[in-house]
Amino acid sequence: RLLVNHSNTKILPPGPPGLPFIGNLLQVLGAKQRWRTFMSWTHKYGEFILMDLFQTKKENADTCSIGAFFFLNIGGKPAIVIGNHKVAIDLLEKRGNIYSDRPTNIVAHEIMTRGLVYGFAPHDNSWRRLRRASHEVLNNQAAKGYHKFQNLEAALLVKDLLKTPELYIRHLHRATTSSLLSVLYGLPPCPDPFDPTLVPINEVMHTVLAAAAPGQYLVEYIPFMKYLPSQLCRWKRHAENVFSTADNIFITLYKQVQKRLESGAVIPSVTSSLIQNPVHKDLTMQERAWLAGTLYGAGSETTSKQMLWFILSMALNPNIQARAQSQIDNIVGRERLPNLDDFDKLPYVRALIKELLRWRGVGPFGIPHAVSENDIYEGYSIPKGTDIIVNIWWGSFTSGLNHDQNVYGSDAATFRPERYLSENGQLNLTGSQETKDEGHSTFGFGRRVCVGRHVAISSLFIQITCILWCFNITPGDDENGKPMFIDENQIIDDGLTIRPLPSNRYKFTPRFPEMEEILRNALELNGFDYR
Ligand code: HEM
Repeated sequence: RLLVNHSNTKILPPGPPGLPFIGNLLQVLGAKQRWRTFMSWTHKYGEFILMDLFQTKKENADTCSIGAFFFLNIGGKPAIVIGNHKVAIDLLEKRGNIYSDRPTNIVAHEIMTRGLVYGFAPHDNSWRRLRRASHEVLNNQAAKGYHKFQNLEAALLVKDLLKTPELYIRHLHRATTSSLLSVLYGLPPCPDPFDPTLVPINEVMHTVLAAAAPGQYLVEYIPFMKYLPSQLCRWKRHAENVFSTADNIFITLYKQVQKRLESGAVIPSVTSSLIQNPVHKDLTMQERAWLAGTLYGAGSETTSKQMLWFILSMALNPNIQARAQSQIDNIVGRERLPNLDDFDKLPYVRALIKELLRWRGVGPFGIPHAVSENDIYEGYSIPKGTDIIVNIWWGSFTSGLNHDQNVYGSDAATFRPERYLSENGQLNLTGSQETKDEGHSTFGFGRRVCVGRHVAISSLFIQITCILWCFNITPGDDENGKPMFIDENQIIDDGLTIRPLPSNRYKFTPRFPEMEEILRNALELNGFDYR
């Protein structure tokens, strides 16, 4: 059961049996739903480790909170999968100096983005410069500067949901991406989801994110394939075309901001700050343009898919929905739209957002890390270059950090925002010991933790609060006119991110008649024609 690395006689962690030479390659490439396969392996092989380390009996293994990681040999490329808070914190936080690398990613990093997306980059000086610059423009204080864009987009979102609720997926995606374009480039909202600015950038980003998931391309495991001429490889030609398209889009958007600034315009946005603030002077023009593009790519699909899980969670939990609405009614009332100044006064909504990110976080693995030096952990050898994949969530098993019963209790699989509230209704961080201040692991770990989380939380907060202020969300009707069955376990795997079934339908019923008038006034005040 244990694989032995003969070069230094250290024992590698156990894992699923594979074939000679190629190890688990076919299992990983062949897995229809990779994340499900990893999750079930975590459950199975995590137990073995617990038993090895602590001589626990199998029946006690699930209740033991230490252990839970296993080894994969993916065509000669080592990987470990972690399914436990202690191991994740021990390695990714406490040993962050060597566990903050990224796996080599030939298609997404080297060819599609030519090393310019620092989210895929190794833990080196170039990453440090770009990460520092991102922190400068996205930290908690800077994020407050973008609230007015986010407030306005949330108002446009509820207007769209009121007019054409059946297009809710399109509306959520449009609102999130358009608000990010405002934050990044100071652009006005794009009310049309098929706007020529939105469509190509979204297509490019979707392709890059899908390519970055573990097990997407054979070349990642047989690296010499990258030297094959493009004429012979469709995948390589495709990846090169993605780079040209992305480079063109990001540089054009960047230059547009530069031109407007030169003509004297004042544009509060990330790109303006990258151009004007002298702290960014060490970055080249292409690095700045791709930095803004990276933030768009990292923030758009994640936030909009998280909103899809929000809609599902409300349709399945009417009591929780009513409790959140009652707090919003008490604080906001029914004479104005909610805005981001209400954030501190709505602890129930904030707890609901934490629970949403915990219960159905959009990234079941986050983004894999890699270890940059040989290491030994709990007696097992972890060779330099090993990919580190964290099983952040899977509901049916006790493994998976966000559903760990040792941290969240026996109802870890249930959607219950109250777990983040104290008895007097104030925010109380369940699991904060294990997950630092967030109370869940959905924003990742250590030095690589999501740099856009403040912008993401404001965006989720204002969209969620406005939707709950305006509507009651219930399941839509099935073919027989009965409320349709919404299955929380039916999931579309898009690579690094997951979303609910697009066939789910919902009803968005306005909660009070004056709502439309208030919405109209708010939008007209901001210069929007309310139609
Ligand atoms: C619900 C929304 C979001 C979720 C769940 C999310 C989650 C994550 C996760 C799991 C990581 C990897 C952390 C790790 O490696 O341990 C990450 C990285 C990153 N995120 Fe987010 N994110 C979200 C929104 C955003 C937004 C809005 C932005 C930008 C405005 C953003 C920018 C980034 C960047 C640039 C990285 C790469 C950081 C690095 O490698 O150093 N994210 N995010």
